Amino acid sequence: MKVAMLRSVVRRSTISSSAAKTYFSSRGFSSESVPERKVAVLGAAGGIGQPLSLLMKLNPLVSKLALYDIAGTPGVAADVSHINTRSEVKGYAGDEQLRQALEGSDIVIIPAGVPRKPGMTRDDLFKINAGIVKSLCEAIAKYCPNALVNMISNPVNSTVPIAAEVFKSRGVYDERRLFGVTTLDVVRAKTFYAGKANANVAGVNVPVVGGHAGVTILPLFSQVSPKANLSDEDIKALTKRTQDGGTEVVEAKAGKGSATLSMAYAGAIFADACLKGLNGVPDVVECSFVQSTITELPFFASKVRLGKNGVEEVLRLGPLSDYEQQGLEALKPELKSSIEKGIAFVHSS
Ligand SMILES: NC(=O)C1=CN([C@@H]2O[C@H](COP(=O)(O)OP(=O)(O)OC[C@H]3O[C@@H](n4cnc5c(N)ncnc54)[C@H](O)[C@@H]3O)[C@@H](O)[C@H]2O)C=CC1
Ligand SMILES: O=C([O-])CC(=O)C(=O)O
Repeated sequence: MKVAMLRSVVRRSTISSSAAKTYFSSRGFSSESVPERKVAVLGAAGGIGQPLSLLMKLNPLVSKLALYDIAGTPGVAADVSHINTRSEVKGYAGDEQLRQALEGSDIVIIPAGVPRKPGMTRDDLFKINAGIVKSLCEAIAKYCPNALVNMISNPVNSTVPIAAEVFKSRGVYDERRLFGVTTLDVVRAKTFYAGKANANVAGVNVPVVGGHAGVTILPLFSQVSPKANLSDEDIKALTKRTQDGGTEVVEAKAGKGSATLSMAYAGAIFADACLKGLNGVPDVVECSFVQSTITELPFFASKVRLGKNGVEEVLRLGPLSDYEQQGLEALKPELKSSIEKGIAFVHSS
């Protein structure tokens, strides 16, 4: 579904607003009711931000695209704005323009913050990124408290709880509207599985649950479709490669950052799913790190059904293999402490 979607995004990239209307009418929207949707990208001049801005510009569900960063966004916005697709693009730079960037946003995507270098864990980014995310979420609480927030900045296992605490402290928290973006884990699990199973990757589906760091990333290959006959050893190797996917890219980039292009793709897939949910498209399901009661942990990544208010339903894990059950128990202490670290940060700063 994802590869098909990107193909269709790319195909749609050449369409004009009249073609956008055809697109909408073929999906049940009358041309009069094409929903206006504003998307803001915070960190839009960065390694993820730039290609993500491009992909959001290609999405016909977006009518306004606000590109915000501490600097550099006028150039990115001028560049992207020349693409002949539906959305109107504006760039915003610096604290004083954050309000304008956010006001009226339906979705705020946050890839702001520093990336890893070789030898670092995602948690090593906490010191810098926790403060960045906190201040951006304070602005969201003020200027667009009803927006869906797609949190990309690492460590996601802590930045999502930080956002929740900020929103609670401002009296605007709605757990249905806050998402940690874990789509890249799903993208990787599909790619790696299809490679090993010699399957057509376009048809592969596999949920990835837990969190977004090391062992907290738990792909559920026992639930993959279509099912291939892989050995236990193969499944273990695929699980490890999915868990270490981010590190594989960090090491290959050798000091020049972490995944940006595959992350932009994953972020665009997830934002598109949120837009479809907001627009009332039925049965939109993606994995995401959200407030959850499906385990004893207060936040957990699993499949969620998206709708007009954000999360409509957090889906249960379903049957797990013994190996996955062990992985689930093993990830809980680390995920719990990352969540607690995020919560404590907001109360101590
Ligand atoms: N959730 C996921 O699966 C993934 C998350 N990431 C994370 O995404 C984040 C961004 O990564 P890259 O784009 O590669 O980094 P980058 O350094 O290339 O870009 C980050 C951008 O954020 C901007 N920024 C910093 N403080 C800001 C603020 N207060 N307001 C607005 N913008 C601000 C910077 O100016 C820069 O343009 C990192 O924390 C990285 O670990 C990366 C890959 C996957
Ligand atoms: O590994 C990193 O630091 C960036 C990331 O989250 C990923 O690529 O999954």
